[in-house]
Amino acid sequence: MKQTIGFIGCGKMAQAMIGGMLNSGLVAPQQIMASARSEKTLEYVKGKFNILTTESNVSVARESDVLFLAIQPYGHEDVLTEIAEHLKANAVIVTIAAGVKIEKVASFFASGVKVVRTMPNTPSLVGAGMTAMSANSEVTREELQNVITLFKSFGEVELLPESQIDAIPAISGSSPAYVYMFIEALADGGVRQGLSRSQSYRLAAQAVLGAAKMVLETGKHPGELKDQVTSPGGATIAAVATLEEEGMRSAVLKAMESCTNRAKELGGK
Ligand SMILES: NC(=O)C1=CN([C@@H]2O[C@H](COP(=O)(O)OP(=O)(O)OC[C@H]3O[C@@H](n4cnc5c(N)ncnc54)[C@H](O)[C@@H]3O)[C@@H](O)[C@H]2O)C=CC1
Ligand SMILES: O=C(O)[C@@H]1CCC=N1
Repeated sequence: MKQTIGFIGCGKMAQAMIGGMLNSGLVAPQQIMASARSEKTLEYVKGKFNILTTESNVSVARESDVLFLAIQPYGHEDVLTEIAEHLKANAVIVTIAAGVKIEKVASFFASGVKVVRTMPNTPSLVGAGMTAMSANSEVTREELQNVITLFKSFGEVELLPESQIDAIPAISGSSPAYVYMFIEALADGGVRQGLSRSQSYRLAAQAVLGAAKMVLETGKHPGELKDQVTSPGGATIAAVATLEEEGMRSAVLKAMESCTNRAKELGGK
């Protein structure tokens, strides 16, 4: 793949994607160029990934065939204004920001600008990412396929109508955070019973990984898989009953609603 992949913003999510892309071998470090506001970040990513770095967003925009905007939602206006006149011909802009609409990104450019709106997640770093995406009609089939190939180098991709992208932070963009909380809570429970901290994290994380693989690979309903664990009158059903009494499912649903509302708010108008 002989193209330049640019990142404006090189924080946690950009680093996860860069790490995932490089680990897959699909792109070489010399093909990736990144800018960020802090010199410290640029030094860190240069040291870690051996990619090209610059303090100039405009240089990244001028060189990139695929240009990732990996900045906070509220940073888009400034950055888009800054780079509006400096996009490489036929570049595809990829935004990863919660709530930021394709129309908003496109409004800073002359007509014909190519925009893909995505919502990735940090497990991209270890090749287990989940990204939902939607493209505007200016992006050709080949260009979209190219963007999909980049994202598939570090995980799975789901193409969706843009109207559904606001729902994605709650289910896969932000949800790793709730799963880490769950793993932490499981590990605390293990420590409470006398297991070591490190054993507890390993046992809890492997159980979560295994349960997720069961859902994906057996194709069975999660309820059926749960039923296979709950022996009549056994220990699991005691735990399940307590989680139901404590409102686990409704807490998750409420948390997801808050997440979606906040994501919409972050995008602004
Ligand atoms: N962290 C996550 O799990 C996910 C984050 N996202 C989205 O990714 C975007 C970035 O989030 P994080 O990486 O978590 O944030 P972060 O705070 O770690 O990184 C933001 C980066 O943008 C840079 N930046 C800010 N303003 C800039 C400017 N004017 N010019 C150049 N660089 C600038 C900062 O220097 C920093 O490197 C957000 O829009 C967020 O919605 C999407 C999915 C998951
Ligand atoms: O917390 C956030 O706003 C971003 C969006 C998805 C994950 N992190």
